[in-house]
Amino acid sequence: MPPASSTHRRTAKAKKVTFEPKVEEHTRSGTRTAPLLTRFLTGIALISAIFLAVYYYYSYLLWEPPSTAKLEEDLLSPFQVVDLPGKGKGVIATRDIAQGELLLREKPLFLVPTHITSSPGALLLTSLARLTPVQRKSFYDLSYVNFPRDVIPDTPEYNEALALAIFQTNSIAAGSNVGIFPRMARFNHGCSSAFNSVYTWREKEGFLVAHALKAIKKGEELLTTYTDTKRPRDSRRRYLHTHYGFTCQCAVCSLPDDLSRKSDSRLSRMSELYSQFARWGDSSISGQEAANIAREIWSIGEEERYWSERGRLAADAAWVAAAHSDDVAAREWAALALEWYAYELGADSEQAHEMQNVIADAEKHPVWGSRHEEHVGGPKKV
Ligand SMILES: C[S@@+](CC[C@H](N)C(=O)[O-])C[C@H]1O[C@@H](n2cnc3c(N)ncnc32)[C@H](O)[C@@H]1O
Repeated sequence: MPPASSTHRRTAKAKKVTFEPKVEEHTRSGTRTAPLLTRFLTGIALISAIFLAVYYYYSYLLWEPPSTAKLEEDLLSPFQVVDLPGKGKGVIATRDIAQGELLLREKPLFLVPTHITSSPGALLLTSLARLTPVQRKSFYDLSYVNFPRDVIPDTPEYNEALALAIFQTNSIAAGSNVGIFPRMARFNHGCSSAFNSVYTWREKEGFLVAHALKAIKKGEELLTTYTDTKRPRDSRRRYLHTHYGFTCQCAVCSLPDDLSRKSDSRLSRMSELYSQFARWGDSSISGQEAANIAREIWSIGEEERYWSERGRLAADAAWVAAAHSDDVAAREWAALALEWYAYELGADSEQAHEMQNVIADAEKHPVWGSRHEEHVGGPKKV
Protein backbone atom coordinates (compact mmCIF):
# COMPACT_ATOMS: atom_id res chain seq x y z
CA MET A 1 0.00 0.00 0.00
CA PRO A 2 1.58 3.33 -1.05
CA PRO A 3 1.60 6.30 1.37
CA ALA A 4 -1.78 8.08 1.52
CA SER A 5 -0.24 11.38 0.43
CA SER A 6 0.65 10.01 -3.03
CA THR A 7 -3.09 9.35 -3.65
CA HIS A 8 -3.70 13.08 -3.12
CA ARG A 9 -1.04 14.03 -5.58
CA ARG A 10 -2.41 11.76 -8.30
CA THR A 11 -5.97 13.14 -7.87
CA ALA A 12 -4.84 16.76 -8.24
CA LYS A 13 -2.83 16.06 -11.39
CA ALA A 14 -5.75 14.27 -13.16
CA LYS A 15 -8.02 17.31 -12.73
CA LYS A 16 -5.48 19.68 -14.24
CA VAL A 17 -5.02 17.56 -17.37
CA THR A 18 -8.78 17.53 -18.19
CA PHE A 19 -8.92 21.34 -17.90
CA GLU A 20 -6.12 22.30 -20.28
CA PRO A 21 -7.59 21.16 -23.66
CA LYS A 22 -10.71 23.34 -23.10
CA VAL A 23 -8.61 26.51 -23.09
CA GLU A 24 -6.95 25.50 -26.31
CA GLU A 25 -10.34 24.92 -28.07
CA HIS A 26 -11.57 28.46 -27.24
CA THR A 27 -8.34 30.02 -28.46
CA ARG A 28 -8.57 28.24 -31.80
CA SER A 29 -12.23 29.27 -32.48
CA GLY A 30 -11.25 32.98 -32.27
CA THR A 31 -13.64 33.99 -29.38
CA ARG A 32 -13.25 37.66 -28.32
CA THR A 33 -10.70 38.40 -25.56
CA ALA A 34 -13.04 39.60 -22.75
CA PRO A 35 -15.49 36.65 -22.74
CA LEU A 36 -12.51 34.37 -23.22
CA LEU A 37 -10.85 35.81 -20.14
CA THR A 38 -14.08 35.54 -18.15
CA ARG A 39 -14.48 31.92 -19.19
CA PHE A 40 -10.86 31.25 -18.43
CA LEU A 41 -11.21 32.72 -14.91
CA THR A 42 -14.49 30.86 -14.35
CA GLY A 43 -12.74 27.67 -15.41
CA ILE A 44 -9.89 28.33 -12.97
CA ALA A 45 -12.40 29.00 -10.17
CA LEU A 46 -14.29 25.81 -11.02
CA ILE A 47 -11.16 23.68 -11.08
CA SER A 48 -9.98 25.19 -7.78
CA ALA A 49 -13.35 24.43 -6.23
CA ILE A 50 -13.19 20.82 -7.45
CA PHE A 51 -9.63 20.50 -6.21
CA LEU A 52 -10.55 21.85 -2.77
CA ALA A 53 -13.62 19.61 -2.59
CA VAL A 54 -11.50 16.54 -3.40
CA TYR A 55 -8.81 17.65 -0.93
CA TYR A 56 -11.28 18.19 1.94
CA TYR A 57 -13.12 14.99 1.12
CA TYR A 58 -9.89 12.96 1.43
CA SER A 59 -8.81 14.93 4.51
CA TYR A 60 -12.18 14.11 6.06
CA LEU A 61 -11.75 10.40 5.22
CA LEU A 62 -8.24 10.32 6.71
CA TRP A 63 -8.95 12.41 9.81
CA GLU A 64 -9.24 10.73 13.16
CA PRO A 65 -9.84 12.59 16.40
CA PRO A 66 -6.66 12.54 18.54
CA SER A 67 -7.27 10.46 21.64
CA THR A 68 -7.18 12.17 25.04
CA ALA A 69 -4.33 9.85 26.01
CA LYS A 70 -2.34 10.99 22.96
CA LEU A 71 -2.90 14.67 23.76
CA GLU A 72 -1.83 14.15 27.38
CA GLU A 73 1.21 12.20 26.22
CA ASP A 74 2.31 15.06 23.93
CA LEU A 75 1.82 17.65 26.67
CA LEU A 76 3.69 15.66 29.31
CA SER A 77 6.44 14.36 27.05
CA PRO A 78 9.91 15.59 28.06
CA PHE A 79 11.13 15.54 24.45
CA GLN A 80 10.22 16.60 20.96
CA VAL A 81 11.00 15.15 17.54
CA VAL A 82 13.01 17.55 15.37
CA ASP A 83 15.08 17.51 12.16
CA LEU A 84 18.76 16.96 12.88
CA PRO A 85 21.39 17.60 10.20
CA GLY A 86 22.89 14.35 8.91
CA LYS A 87 20.51 12.18 10.94
CA GLY A 88 17.05 12.80 9.50
CA LYS A 89 14.84 13.24 12.54
CA GLY A 90 15.85 12.80 16.17
CA VAL A 91 14.66 13.44 19.71
CA ILE A 92 15.67 16.44 21.84
CA ALA A 93 14.96 17.02 25.55
CA THR A 94 12.57 19.95 26.05
CA ARG A 95 13.59 20.25 29.73
CA ASP A 96 16.14 18.76 32.13
CA ILE A 97 15.37 15.07 32.61
CA ALA A 98 16.32 13.24 35.81
CA GLN A 99 18.12 9.90 35.79
CA GLY A 100 15.52 7.12 35.75
CA GLU A 101 12.67 9.34 34.54
CA LEU A 102 10.03 7.72 32.35
CA LEU A 103 10.45 9.03 28.79
CA LEU A 104 7.61 7.23 27.10
CA ARG A 105 5.12 4.42 27.36
CA GLU A 106 4.03 3.23 23.95
CA LYS A 107 1.77 0.55 22.51
CA PRO A 108 2.94 -1.11 19.30
CA LEU A 109 1.41 -0.04 16.00
CA PHE A 110 1.54 -3.76 15.23
CA LEU A 111 3.61 -6.82 16.16
CA VAL A 112 4.77 -9.71 14.02
CA PRO A 113 6.35 -12.96 15.22
CA THR A 114 10.17 -13.04 15.21
CA HIS A 115 10.15 -16.33 13.33
CA ILE A 116 7.86 -16.65 10.33
CA THR A 117 7.60 -19.13 7.50
CA SER A 118 5.68 -16.93 5.01
CA SER A 119 6.94 -13.93 2.99
CA PRO A 120 7.85 -11.13 5.43
CA GLY A 121 6.80 -8.39 2.98
CA ALA A 122 3.36 -9.93 2.45
CA LEU A 123 2.91 -10.38 6.22
CA LEU A 124 3.73 -6.71 6.79
CA LEU A 125 1.23 -5.58 4.14
CA THR A 126 -1.46 -7.69 5.81
CA SER A 127 -0.65 -6.12 9.20
CA LEU A 128 -0.66 -2.63 7.66
CA ALA A 129 -4.04 -3.23 6.01
CA ARG A 130 -5.57 -3.73 9.47
CA LEU A 131 -4.47 -0.27 10.67
CA THR A 132 -6.44 2.97 10.44
CA PRO A 133 -5.31 5.43 7.72
CA VAL A 134 -3.67 7.66 10.36
CA GLN A 135 -1.77 4.73 11.88
CA ARG A 136 -0.71 3.58 8.42
CA LYS A 137 0.56 7.06 7.63
CA SER A 138 2.62 7.08 10.83
CA PHE A 139 4.31 3.90 9.57
CA TYR A 140 4.99 5.25 6.07
CA ASP A 141 6.33 8.52 7.57
CA LEU A 142 9.20 6.64 9.23
CA SER A 143 12.67 6.74 7.74
CA TYR A 144 14.27 3.76 6.04
CA VAL A 145 17.53 2.52 4.54
CA ASN A 146 18.62 -0.44 2.39
CA PHE A 147 15.76 -0.15 -0.11
CA PRO A 148 16.58 -2.34 -3.14
CA ARG A 149 17.33 -0.23 -6.25
CA ASP A 150 15.95 -2.58 -8.88
CA VAL A 151 12.26 -2.84 -7.89
CA ILE A 152 9.73 -1.18 -10.17
CA PRO A 153 7.40 1.43 -8.57
CA ASP A 154 3.68 0.66 -8.23
CA THR A 155 4.19 -3.09 -8.26
CA PRO A 156 3.37 -5.52 -5.42
CA GLU A 157 7.14 -6.20 -5.11
CA TYR A 158 7.77 -2.48 -4.60
CA ASN A 159 5.10 -2.18 -1.90
CA GLU A 160 6.48 -5.20 -0.06
CA ALA A 161 10.08 -3.97 -0.35
CA LEU A 162 9.09 -0.53 0.99
CA ALA A 163 7.22 -1.97 3.97
CA LEU A 164 10.14 -4.29 4.68
CA ALA A 165 12.76 -1.52 4.51
CA ILE A 166 10.76 0.68 6.91
CA PHE A 167 10.19 -2.26 9.22
CA GLN A 168 13.84 -3.32 9.30
CA THR A 169 15.07 0.22 9.98
CA ASN A 170 12.63 0.86 12.83
CA SER A 171 11.43 -2.36 14.44
CA ILE A 172 12.09 -3.24 18.07
CA ALA A 173 12.08 -6.66 19.73
CA ALA A 174 9.05 -7.20 21.95
CA GLY A 175 9.31 -10.60 23.67
CA SER A 176 8.85 -13.29 21.05
CA ASN A 177 7.63 -10.66 18.56
CA VAL A 178 9.04 -7.65 16.76
CA GLY A 179 7.05 -4.44 16.58
CA ILE A 180 6.83 -0.88 15.36
CA PHE A 181 6.65 1.90 17.95
CA PRO A 182 6.51 5.18 15.99
CA ARG A 183 7.66 7.47 18.84
CA MET A 184 10.52 5.27 19.98
CA ALA A 185 11.50 4.83 16.32
CA ARG A 186 12.64 8.47 16.23
CA PHE A 187 15.45 7.86 18.73
CA ASN A 188 18.86 7.83 17.07
CA HIS A 189 21.75 5.65 18.13
CA GLY A 190 24.77 6.27 20.37
CA CYS A 191 27.50 3.80 21.47
CA SER A 192 28.75 2.89 24.96
CA SER A 193 28.66 5.99 27.19
CA ALA A 194 26.95 8.05 24.46
CA PHE A 195 23.48 6.56 24.84
CA ASN A 196 21.34 7.93 27.63
CA SER A 197 17.96 6.25 27.07
CA VAL A 198 16.95 2.62 27.41
CA TYR A 199 13.74 0.93 26.30
CA THR A 200 12.17 -2.30 27.56
CA TRP A 201 9.18 -4.29 26.43
CA ARG A 202 6.69 -5.08 29.20
CA GLU A 203 5.11 -8.35 28.18
CA LYS A 204 2.32 -8.37 30.80
CA GLU A 205 1.23 -4.80 30.14
CA GLY A 206 1.75 -5.06 26.36
CA PHE A 207 3.68 -1.80 25.96
CA LEU A 208 7.17 -0.45 25.60
CA VAL A 209 8.69 1.85 28.22
CA ALA A 210 11.81 4.00 27.87
CA HIS A 211 13.74 5.54 30.75
CA ALA A 212 16.60 8.00 31.09
CA LEU A 213 19.68 5.97 32.00
CA LYS A 214 21.50 9.21 32.80
CA ALA A 215 20.45 12.74 33.68
CA ILE A 216 19.81 14.59 30.40
CA LYS A 217 20.07 18.37 29.99
CA LYS A 218 17.46 20.43 28.14
CA GLY A 219 18.43 20.60 24.45
CA GLU A 220 20.51 17.39 24.58
CA GLU A 221 19.69 14.61 22.12
CA LEU A 222 18.12 11.47 23.55
CA LEU A 223 20.01 8.47 22.21
CA THR A 224 19.38 4.80 22.59
CA THR A 225 21.47 1.89 21.37
CA TYR A 226 20.67 -0.34 18.39
CA THR A 227 23.16 -3.08 19.26
CA ASP A 228 25.51 -4.39 21.93
CA THR A 229 28.16 -1.69 21.81
CA LYS A 230 30.65 -3.48 24.06
CA ARG A 231 32.86 -4.12 21.04
CA PRO A 232 35.53 -2.12 19.22
CA ARG A 233 34.69 1.00 17.20
CA ASP A 234 35.41 -0.56 13.80
CA SER A 235 33.18 -3.50 14.47
CA ARG A 236 30.35 -1.27 15.81
CA ARG A 237 30.59 1.04 12.82
CA ARG A 238 30.57 -1.85 10.34
CA TYR A 239 27.42 -3.27 11.91
CA LEU A 240 25.62 0.09 12.01
CA HIS A 241 26.58 0.87 8.44
CA THR A 242 25.32 -2.47 7.15
CA HIS A 243 22.04 -2.53 9.05
CA TYR A 244 21.20 1.16 9.50
CA GLY A 245 23.09 2.88 6.68
CA PHE A 246 25.15 5.40 8.65
CA THR A 247 28.70 5.85 9.90
CA CYS A 248 28.47 6.42 13.63
CA GLN A 249 29.91 9.76 14.75
CA CYS A 250 28.62 9.57 18.33
CA ALA A 251 30.72 11.05 21.16
CA VAL A 252 32.49 7.69 21.67
CA CYS A 253 33.08 6.94 17.98
CA SER A 254 34.46 10.47 17.54
CA LEU A 255 37.12 10.12 20.22
CA PRO A 256 40.72 10.72 19.08
CA ASP A 257 42.41 7.43 18.15
CA ASP A 258 44.41 7.01 21.39
CA LEU A 259 41.31 7.57 23.59
CA SER A 260 39.21 5.42 21.28
CA ARG A 261 41.68 2.54 21.68
CA LYS A 262 41.44 2.88 25.48
CA SER A 263 37.66 2.88 25.32
CA ASP A 264 37.73 -0.18 23.01
CA SER A 265 39.94 -2.13 25.39
CA ARG A 266 37.66 -1.29 28.35
CA LEU A 267 34.62 -2.43 26.40
CA SER A 268 36.31 -5.63 25.21
CA ARG A 269 37.44 -6.36 28.78
CA MET A 270 33.87 -5.90 30.02
CA SER A 271 32.61 -8.35 27.40
CA GLU A 272 35.27 -10.87 28.34
CA LEU A 273 34.43 -10.51 32.05
CA TYR A 274 30.73 -11.04 31.37
CA SER A 275 31.63 -14.37 29.71
CA GLN A 276 33.80 -15.35 32.69
CA PHE A 277 31.00 -14.40 35.12
CA ALA A 278 28.62 -16.72 33.25
CA ARG A 279 30.93 -19.65 34.04
CA TRP A 280 29.60 -19.65 37.63
CA GLY A 281 26.52 -21.28 36.06
CA ASP A 282 28.36 -24.57 35.47
CA SER A 283 30.39 -24.26 38.71
CA SER A 284 33.64 -23.52 36.83
CA ILE A 285 34.27 -20.61 39.21
CA SER A 286 33.42 -20.07 42.89
CA GLY A 287 30.85 -17.63 44.23
CA GLN A 288 33.60 -15.36 45.50
CA GLU A 289 35.32 -15.34 42.09
CA ALA A 290 32.00 -14.50 40.43
CA ALA A 291 31.46 -11.58 42.84
CA ASN A 292 35.01 -10.34 42.18
CA ILE A 293 34.28 -10.36 38.45
CA ALA A 294 31.02 -8.47 38.99
CA ARG A 295 32.92 -5.81 40.97
CA GLU A 296 35.55 -5.52 38.23
CA ILE A 297 32.89 -5.10 35.52
CA TRP A 298 31.30 -2.42 37.66
CA SER A 299 34.49 -0.42 38.09
CA ILE A 300 35.47 -0.62 34.38
CA GLY A 301 31.93 0.49 33.55
CA GLU A 302 32.46 3.48 35.84
CA GLU A 303 35.67 4.43 34.04
CA GLU A 304 34.00 4.05 30.64
CA ARG A 305 30.75 5.59 31.93
CA TYR A 306 28.99 2.58 30.46
CA TRP A 307 26.08 2.22 32.88
CA SER A 308 23.69 0.02 30.99
CA GLU A 309 22.96 -3.55 32.22
CA ARG A 310 23.99 -2.66 35.80
CA GLY A 311 20.65 -3.71 37.29
CA ARG A 312 20.98 -7.12 35.68
CA LEU A 313 24.62 -7.50 36.76
CA ALA A 314 23.87 -6.69 40.41
CA ALA A 315 20.78 -8.95 40.35
CA ASP A 316 22.93 -11.81 39.02
CA ALA A 317 25.46 -11.20 41.79
CA ALA A 318 22.58 -11.27 44.32
CA TRP A 319 21.57 -14.62 42.78
CA VAL A 320 25.11 -16.00 43.28
CA ALA A 321 25.21 -14.72 46.88
CA ALA A 322 21.77 -16.22 47.64
CA ALA A 323 22.76 -19.58 46.13
CA HIS A 324 25.77 -19.64 48.50
CA SER A 325 23.57 -18.54 51.46
CA ASP A 326 25.43 -15.24 51.93
CA ASP A 327 22.51 -13.28 53.33
CA VAL A 328 24.23 -9.89 53.75
CA ALA A 329 25.80 -9.96 50.28
CA ALA A 330 22.54 -11.07 48.66
CA ARG A 331 20.66 -8.14 50.19
CA GLU A 332 23.40 -5.62 49.36
CA TRP A 333 23.60 -6.71 45.73
CA ALA A 334 19.80 -6.69 45.54
CA ALA A 335 19.72 -3.10 46.84
CA LEU A 336 22.16 -2.06 44.15
CA ALA A 337 20.16 -3.97 41.52
CA LEU A 338 16.97 -2.24 42.70
CA GLU A 339 18.58 1.19 42.26
CA TRP A 340 19.79 0.48 38.72
CA TYR A 341 16.74 -1.46 37.60
CA ALA A 342 14.75 1.59 38.69
CA TYR A 343 16.83 3.84 36.43
CA GLU A 344 16.90 1.52 33.46
CA LEU A 345 13.60 -0.37 33.60
CA GLY A 346 11.52 1.68 36.03
CA ALA A 347 10.86 1.44 39.77
CA ASP A 348 7.53 -0.23 38.91
CA SER A 349 9.19 -2.99 36.84
CA GLU A 350 8.84 -6.65 37.70
CA GLN A 351 12.62 -6.86 38.12
CA ALA A 352 12.62 -4.02 40.69
CA HIS A 353 9.84 -5.77 42.66
CA GLU A 354 11.83 -9.01 42.71
CA MET A 355 14.79 -7.17 44.20
CA GLN A 356 12.58 -5.62 46.89
CA ASN A 357 11.57 -9.15 47.90
CA VAL A 358 15.22 -10.25 48.17
CA ILE A 359 16.05 -7.18 50.29
CA ALA A 360 13.11 -7.99 52.60
CA ASP A 361 14.07 -11.66 52.97
CA ALA A 362 17.04 -13.10 51.06
CA GLU A 363 16.12 -16.63 52.15
CA LYS A 364 13.00 -16.40 49.98
CA HIS A 365 15.21 -16.07 46.90
CA PRO A 366 14.30 -19.02 44.61
CA VAL A 367 17.92 -20.31 44.57
CA TRP A 368 18.65 -19.75 48.27
CA GLY A 369 21.12 -22.39 49.58
CA SER A 370 21.26 -24.32 46.29
CA ARG A 371 25.12 -24.35 46.39
CA HIS A 372 27.62 -24.92 49.21
CA GLU A 373 27.84 -22.17 51.85
CA GLU A 374 30.36 -19.51 50.92
CA HIS A 375 31.18 -15.94 51.86
CA VAL A 376 30.69 -14.25 48.48
CA GLY A 377 30.91 -10.59 49.54
CA GLY A 378 28.74 -7.66 48.59
CA PRO A 379 29.36 -4.77 46.24
CA LYS A 380 31.01 -2.61 48.98
CA LYS A 381 34.33 -2.37 47.20
CA VAL A 382 32.54 -0.96 44.15
C1 LIG B 1 15.18 4.14 13.93
S1 LIG B 1 15.61 5.40 12.80
C2 LIG B 1 15.94 6.76 13.86
C3 LIG B 1 15.19 7.99 13.48
C4 LIG B 1 15.55 8.56 12.13
N1 LIG B 1 16.71 9.41 12.24
C5 LIG B 1 14.41 9.31 11.51
O1 LIG B 1 14.65 10.30 10.81
O2 LIG B 1 13.26 8.91 11.69
C6 LIG B 1 17.18 4.80 12.31
C7 LIG B 1 17.86 5.64 11.26
O3 LIG B 1 18.24 6.90 11.80
C8 LIG B 1 19.52 7.29 11.33
N2 LIG B 1 20.43 7.34 12.48
C9 LIG B 1 20.28 6.76 13.68
N3 LIG B 1 21.29 7.05 14.51
C10 LIG B 1 22.13 7.83 13.82
C11 LIG B 1 23.38 8.45 14.12
N4 LIG B 1 23.96 8.31 15.31
N5 LIG B 1 23.97 9.18 13.15
C12 LIG B 1 23.40 9.32 11.92
N6 LIG B 1 22.22 8.75 11.58
C13 LIG B 1 21.59 8.02 12.51
C14 LIG B 1 19.96 6.24 10.33
O4 LIG B 1 19.58 6.65 9.05
C15 LIG B 1 19.14 5.03 10.75
O5 LIG B 1 18.90 4.16 9.68
